[in-house]
Amino acid sequence: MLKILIIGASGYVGVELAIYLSKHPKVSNITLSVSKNSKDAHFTIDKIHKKLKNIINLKLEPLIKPEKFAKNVDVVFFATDHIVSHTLVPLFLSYKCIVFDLSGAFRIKKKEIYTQFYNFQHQHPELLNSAIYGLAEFVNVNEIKKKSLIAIPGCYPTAIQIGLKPLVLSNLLDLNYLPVVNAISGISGAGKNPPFKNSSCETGLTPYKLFQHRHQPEIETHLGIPIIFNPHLGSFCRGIIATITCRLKKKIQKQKIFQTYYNYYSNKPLIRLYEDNIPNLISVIGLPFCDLGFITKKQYIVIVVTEDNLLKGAASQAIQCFNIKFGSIETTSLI
Ligand SMILES: NC(=O)C1=CN([C@@H]2O[C@H](COP(=O)(O)OP(=O)(O)OC[C@H]3O[C@@H](n4cnc5c(N)ncnc54)[C@H](OP(=O)(O)O)[C@@H]3O)[C@@H](O)[C@H]2O)C=CC1
Ligand SMILES: CC(=O)N[C@@H](CCC(=O)OP(=O)(O)O)C(=O)O
Repeated sequence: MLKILIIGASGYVGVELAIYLSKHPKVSNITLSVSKNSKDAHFTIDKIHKKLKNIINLKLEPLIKPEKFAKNVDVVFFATDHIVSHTLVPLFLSYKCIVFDLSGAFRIKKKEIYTQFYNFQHQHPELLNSAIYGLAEFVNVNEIKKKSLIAIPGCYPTAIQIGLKPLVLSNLLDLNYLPVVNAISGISGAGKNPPFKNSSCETGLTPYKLFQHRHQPEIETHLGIPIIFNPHLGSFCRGIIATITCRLKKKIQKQKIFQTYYNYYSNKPLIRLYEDNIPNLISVIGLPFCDLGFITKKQYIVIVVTEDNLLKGAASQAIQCFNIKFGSIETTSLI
């Protein structure tokens, strides 16, 4: 049985982790923490998030001396800003904790990317090297079992890679034409305190960070090909829908595409593949799935992928990786 610490438990992602872990059969104890000066410290989590009423009433503890927490837990989930992870992950690893980091702090091996896209100098290249990237459907099961630091992919990179990876690995795309990804995220993607311009009144539907989004290098690194990534913010709370347009190699038929996806995903319980249809966003909200459909015309394919950014885009994927690492059935506590 495992003792768990969630750092950032009062945030959008932290709450979802707490819900899943509170019903997990391998978990004996959960500690929830927030920053040392948090206004939410010492309150029970159900006072902050009313949906947890009569479900979880654990206290939110201020992370004053992280070493004290580290001594008493086996597994830590970081659901905080990447700067917090960058500072504290090494300490928890030094206490032999297994760390699942949901921030972007350890997802890419090249430290220069952090200077360019995250605006800070990465100080732990050895951890960038030793971390494993937890895109659950593609992670090497034997490798993840050996690793102490699991970097959970970003929300957009999860949806986009689920849509593209089988086609890239099977060499079905004509890469003289870069895949163009238009993706729309709900506002919860920006955390519980979004800047004013991202509030639902101000947003409507707007593209942002074109050619500059930090998920661009993450996607290209792990997918292995360049893409055009156009992120948009929509004035709804949860969910990501990615519409991906690509050119196929000559003579690739629709049936071949379906068979390719089927080969990769038919034994992956959290990917729901549509045969003659495309998914919609509402059907995945509150659920741990990533839904995938496509349509072809001549040499073009349009792929549509949907997920809940807080679940398959964050918390449920972290639990999926936790299940794989600790030898549970992949969907334990998720469905
Ligand atoms: N939202 C999303 O869709 C996704 C988010 N992620 C990543 O997951 C992480 C969490 O995101 P999200 O839940 O949206 O963020 P939120 O802003 O909603 O929550 C952040 C949490 O961290 C706490 N916190 C802040 N500073 C510290 C600190 N120094 N020590 C301990 N706790 C701290 C906050 O509480 P307090 O400030 O009161 O201390 C809060 O509980 C981020 O790295 C994000 O990039 C990844 C994929 C998707
Ligand atoms: C809508 C919105 O603002 N989304 C965030 C991405 C979500 C996220 O948390 O990304 P990381 O896990 O990589 O930090 C953004 O575009 O920056």
